[in-house]
Amino acid sequence: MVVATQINPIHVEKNQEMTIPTIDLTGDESKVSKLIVKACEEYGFFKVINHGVDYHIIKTIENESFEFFNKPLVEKQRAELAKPFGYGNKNIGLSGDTGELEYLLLQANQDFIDNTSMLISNDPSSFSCRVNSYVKAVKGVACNILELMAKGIGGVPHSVFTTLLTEDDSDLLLRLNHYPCVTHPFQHDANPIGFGEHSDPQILTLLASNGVPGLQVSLGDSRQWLPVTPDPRAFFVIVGDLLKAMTNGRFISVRHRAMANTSTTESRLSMVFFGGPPPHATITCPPKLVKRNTPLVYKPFTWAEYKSHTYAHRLGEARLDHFKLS
Ligand SMILES: O=C(O)CCC(=O)C(=O)O
Ligand SMILES: [Fe+2]
Repeated sequence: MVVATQINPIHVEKNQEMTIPTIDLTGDESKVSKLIVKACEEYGFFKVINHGVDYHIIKTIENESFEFFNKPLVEKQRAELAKPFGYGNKNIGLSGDTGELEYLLLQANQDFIDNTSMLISNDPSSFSCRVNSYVKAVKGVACNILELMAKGIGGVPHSVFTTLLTEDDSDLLLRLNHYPCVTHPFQHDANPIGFGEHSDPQILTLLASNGVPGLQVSLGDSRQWLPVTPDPRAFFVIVGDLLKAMTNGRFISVRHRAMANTSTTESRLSMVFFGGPPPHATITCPPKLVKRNTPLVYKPFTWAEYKSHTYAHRLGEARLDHFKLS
């Protein structure tokens, strides 16, 4: 069943009330597949409910994250690893972007989590067990969505996107973002930024957050920023640049940002799973999806090439444009 799925046309008038598509994953499979494709084409962003991940698993990671971020700074800095991984504070990425947040960026594979958990937690075996269960669960949802997407598009194997996330060397990441309350220094700044405007470079992102608002998505031709109402039990799904390239530009890799947390009482936490392919996977649009009247938009590239390109550029740049065929 699909709940409150009021998907508007792409064109967004100023001040028009907009609704983020909400898709119930327990609904009729062929309808759900079509709605997912429609949401990806029109918004590149939607919310999934009844996704099968127990709220207890999400809440457990939230608690583990707060336990880490509540530690004194010197202890958190012990988890600074070779860039870009580990603990970071205000500096995002490698190109000078900054924001009002701190974060932990982890490779979402068991070895990495097991090996770094002693730098993060006072109870490393419980931390790695909990993070590994979360990653397994959220990866399952991502693969389910990618398979439904392929079914909804039609004409391609159902596994065309999913297999990219299920290889031994698939590049999966978990980013825990903590936005502390920062009301004081921003009395004169109406729009303090937590995490600046960007599109995610990978295939698909699944974002969970606690109940504190902050995420905004840029929708429609007018590029109006729409605040996303938090829903701690749901996942927000974000189409990444690679999926845009693999669908020949048919799907939108939505630009989004997080505002600094101006709540006076509660910290904001987001737990973000990024599904990326193996480094040497070639990213190109399957020939069946290249229509005669829409020639190939992007030249083929590997994920390793795209990743080093994104690291070398600012967050807000339209990084995929570099791979456009002219
Ligand atoms: O924290 C958020 O809501 C957004 C974070 C984000 O976009 C990211 O980590 O890529
Ligand atoms: Fe993002």
